[in-house]
Amino acid sequence: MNPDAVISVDKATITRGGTHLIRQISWQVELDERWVVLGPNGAGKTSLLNLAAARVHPTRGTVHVLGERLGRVDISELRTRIGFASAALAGTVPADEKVLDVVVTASWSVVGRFNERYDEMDVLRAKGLLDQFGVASLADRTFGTLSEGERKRVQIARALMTDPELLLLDEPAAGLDLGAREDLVRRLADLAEDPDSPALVLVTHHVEEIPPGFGHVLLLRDGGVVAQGLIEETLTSENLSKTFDLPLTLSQVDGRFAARAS
Ligand SMILES: Nc1ncnc2c1ncn2[C@@H]1O[C@H](COP(=O)(O)OP(=O)(O)OP(=O)(O)O)[C@@H](O)[C@H]1O
Repeated sequence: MNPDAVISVDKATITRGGTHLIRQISWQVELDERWVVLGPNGAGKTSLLNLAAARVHPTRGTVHVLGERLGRVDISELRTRIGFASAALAGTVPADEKVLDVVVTASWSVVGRFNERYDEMDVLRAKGLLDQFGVASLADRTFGTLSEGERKRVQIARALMTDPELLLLDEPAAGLDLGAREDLVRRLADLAEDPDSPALVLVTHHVEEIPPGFGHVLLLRDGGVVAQGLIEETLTSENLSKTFDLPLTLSQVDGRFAARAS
């Protein structure tokens, strides 16, 4: 394993109350890589992402994130280098928080604006990120009034605010209607294609949500790895069938995937 990789997980197991959330996982993410973590409900995807986000420690095994070994580093400092967007985090945003503030407060690693004073540069950056995700016109609305799709985009803008070296997205398209999903997939594809983007890891249940430009996949089932590697070699009908424990046929058109029962 290369501890200087963006994420380096070596035989990591997380155990809670006698249950293995993930077991013996080894996984490495390099600087210029875009990964999809795919698996059914309860496979351990969020648990693995929480390790990569330095939010939990492994029960066994070792984890390095951005060259720092979990357990031997100031976690709060490390977290400022990681962008993380998840439904659980969105739930901590006060409903009356102004959208622009939801994004700009990321530079202070806080949610909820109190008396912080923001640099004009931070405000401009936040506005630019809202624009990149097509929600600049919502900057003065309160977070609680946004639709699910709008919230997802604002969360990603927030996660990018600190110019992170690693961006983790936990089910960014969950709960979106078809139009909102397609819009988000296109924006994430643009992000994936930008060489200045951080290393990206996206968790999903659905192959339809994989944006073009994501080159690697980790397939998880029951807390263990079914297969991992380059998406064109690893994301096959056979591996997908093993992952979801039913016969599936995978198809690919113009860089997008679809799956159905065989
Ligand atoms: N604190 C805990 N104690 C016991 N079991 C837990 C705990 N947290 C999670 N689990 C279990 O560990 C397994 C993996 O959970 P995890 O949330 O990582 O899966 P997931 O792949 O993200 O699932 P989903 O797609 O449903 O979000 C699940 O079976 C879950 O019930």
